Amino acid sequence: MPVRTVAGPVPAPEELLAAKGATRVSVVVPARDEESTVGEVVTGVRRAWVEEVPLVDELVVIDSDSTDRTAAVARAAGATVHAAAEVLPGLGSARGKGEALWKALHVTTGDVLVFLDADLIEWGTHFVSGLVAPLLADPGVALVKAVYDRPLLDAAGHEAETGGRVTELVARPLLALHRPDLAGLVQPLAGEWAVRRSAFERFSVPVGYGVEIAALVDTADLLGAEAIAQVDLGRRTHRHHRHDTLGPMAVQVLAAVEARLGRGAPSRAEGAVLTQYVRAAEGFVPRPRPVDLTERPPAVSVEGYAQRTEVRR
Ligand SMILES: O=c1ccn([C@@H]2O[C@H](COP(=O)(O)OP(=O)(O)O[C@H]3O[C@H](CO)[C@@H](O)[C@H](O)[C@H]3O)[C@@H](O)[C@H]2O)c(=O)[nH]1
Ligand SMILES: O=C(O)[C@H](O)COP(=O)(O)O
Repeated sequence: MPVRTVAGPVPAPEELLAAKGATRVSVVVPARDEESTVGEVVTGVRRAWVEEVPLVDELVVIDSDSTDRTAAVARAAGATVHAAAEVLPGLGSARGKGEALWKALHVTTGDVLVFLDADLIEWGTHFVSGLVAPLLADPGVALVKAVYDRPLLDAAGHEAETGGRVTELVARPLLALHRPDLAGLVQPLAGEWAVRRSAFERFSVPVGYGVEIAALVDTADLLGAEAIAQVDLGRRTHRHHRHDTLGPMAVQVLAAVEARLGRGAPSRAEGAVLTQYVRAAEGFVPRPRPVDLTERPPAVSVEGYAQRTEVRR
């Protein structure tokens, strides 16, 4: 069965709360150097879904090695803030978005985790309710992805063209070649998604930007593509990377899928080097960038996870 597309409006608050019952919902915002936008994301979610309607039980920012005031801004806006590097320090720390999401599993209590990027510019608080609703309504759904228009903005903030460069040039072609069961996903790399803890805690998690595509493939492998739903949330804009900084992201997305094609085979080296070139007086100069391809083991396999989770719930 294919990925499901959820149609129709987001249910009304009272309907959502009735469906929620005792289900705990955690919103998790991974953030690296996002002091200019993280405050509005946290404030919007807190007002709409903690204060006005008690849909969200905890609102957590995972500070991913920021060197700016991200943590202070997020705390002032009402989030509980954890530094990724300080969660289970005995396990060491890696840099990356996947690391932040994996660490979130160890410091949150939700049965359902909702992930929102911290660099959102145009978005709405309906992102949270829209992502949670299919999970509350149907026990057969394990993961919900956001779908939206995502214009590529130029430096002046004007719409240049449709965004999602890694999506169009890497993720979608990869799915077409290797996972046609997931080709129905409109935004496979969307950073806004929700997942049941009972699924995510069983997945191996790439520490970098491979986390989204890995979670999709792992959910489909564990439960079938029909356990994945997507919901149309309208429009979203965010801060764009330069082309050259998207290169390492592309490597991580490719490597995450590659690792899952060869399940059971020995995993590839833990890292790769992406060499890019800049022109200088002496000609083209190589700029090698190390790319971390390591994966965290399933959270359930980490000593103490079950007890910690039990105590928390
Ligand atoms: O080391 C990092 C890097 C990023 N982030 C945060 O993760 C979110 C997304 O990062 P960003 O660099 O803005 O990614 P995008 O260019 O937006 O990449 C898209 O595609 C990626 C690959 O699938 C997804 O991880 C992203 O969520 C998705 O928005 C933001 O809140 C970042 O602050 C971290 O927490 N730690
Ligand atoms: O999802 C993607 O493809 C990357 O985040 C890049 O997005 P952008 O091209 O809209 O900046």
